[in-house]
Amino acid sequence: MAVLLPVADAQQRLIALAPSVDVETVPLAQAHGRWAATEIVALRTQPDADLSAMDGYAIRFDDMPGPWQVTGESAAGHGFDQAVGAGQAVRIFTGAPLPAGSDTVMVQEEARRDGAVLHLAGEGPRHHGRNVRRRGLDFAEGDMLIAAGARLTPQRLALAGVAGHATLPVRRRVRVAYAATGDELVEPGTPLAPGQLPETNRLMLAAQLAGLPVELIDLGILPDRAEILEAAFRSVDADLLVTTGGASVGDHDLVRPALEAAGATIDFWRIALRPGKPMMAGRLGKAVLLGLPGNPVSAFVTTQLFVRPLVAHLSGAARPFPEPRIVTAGEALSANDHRTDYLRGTLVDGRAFASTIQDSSMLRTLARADCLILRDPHAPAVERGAPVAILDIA
Ligand SMILES: Nc1nc2c(c(=O)[nH]1)N[C@H]1C(S)=C(S)[C@@H](COP(=O)(O)OP(=O)(O)OC[C@H]3O[C@@H](n4cnc5c(N)ncnc54)[C@H](O)[C@@H]3O)O[C@H]1N2
Ligand code: MOO
Repeated sequence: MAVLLPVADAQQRLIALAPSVDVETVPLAQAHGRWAATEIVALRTQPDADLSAMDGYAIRFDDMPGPWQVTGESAAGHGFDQAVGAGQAVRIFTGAPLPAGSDTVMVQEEARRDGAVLHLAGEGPRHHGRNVRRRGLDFAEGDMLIAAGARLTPQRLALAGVAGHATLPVRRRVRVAYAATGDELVEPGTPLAPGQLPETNRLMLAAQLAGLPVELIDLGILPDRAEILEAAFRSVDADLLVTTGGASVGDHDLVRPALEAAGATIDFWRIALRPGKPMMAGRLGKAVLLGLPGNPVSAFVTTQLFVRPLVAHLSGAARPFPEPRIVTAGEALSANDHRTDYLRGTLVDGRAFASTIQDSSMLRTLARADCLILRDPHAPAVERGAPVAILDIA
């Protein structure tokens, strides 16, 4: 038997096949879900002045416990341009700049107002600077805020915006062409002749890539005909070509020879992985190609482990691979063989249970699963209650 490539080696070889795609600059809202192409540095200081954190009165702490004479008002966007002198206070609101001379904010719940005179009506601020957000509390101009290769989450977009950016440099969308192969396959809902089967890998793949910065090019269902496959592969204009089916060693498994006839070079084929062993990877012109196995569960798992990370890598992600987390085995698991196993499992109160039948054709089992339980090559048996690594898929 040919030596199977370990999963981690396959992942590293895959991302070595191509660098990230070109950089473009897009408005903040369009950068969501993409990865920062460069470090994002603050263009301004936030806050750019000492601001009140509460609604109340700006005072000089040394004037405690009052009383004070209220001389004006400072609101967000409308500061007060006179200094606060001894015994004076300024009505102030959350987010408003502290008037010159003041250093502390007394919350209004602890104050009593009698016309222009203000009295302490509680404990009052406990220390100098209480309820004041100092200039630069969040960040200072020039600070590095978002690392290159970090995902642009909603919160990072907001940070970039408050830091003065209206646009961000990101990688352009990755063009992913994809096809299913197999004579037995027809679109879901089509009346089935004997031997036919609804094709479900394309819609599952497209849904697994939703949320990633991709442009999808659907090449449809291709028959098990060498010349048709070759012609379809020759005309691919994409960053990534994903096929499913025909990846194994049967007489009708024509994907590899058709890819090669179309000019592809295969970098690796067959991984020490279950499900997903017959996956192949290489290059076809300027595209990276990934030939996934046809079994739906194998196609799903290899998309999680390879296709999505490759898209993330091409999009500039610094950490493109899914990171397992540790939970408790809800039941004993037997020792593993030489292939990394991704068992379809369910999580109940933080405990993982593997489905009884782990057949890579079974979509009902996959659909019930909310995690993949990771079993390393030659991992020893695991007792109930022992730690196990999982990947979330829900
Ligand atoms: N002698 C060997 N046979 C097989 C091996 C092996 O090493 N030696 N590997 C097995 C493994 S593991 C897998 S996984 C499968 C993968 O084979 P293929 O990639 O060639 O897949 P197909 O034969 O085309 O299809 C397998 C199965 O899945 C159904 N299928 C295919 N595409 C779709 C689709 N788009 N939607 C729904 N269902 C699909 C297809 O009808 C088959 O039932 O090979 C083993 N064999
Ligand atoms: O490795 Mo295959 O993907 O088990 O069915």
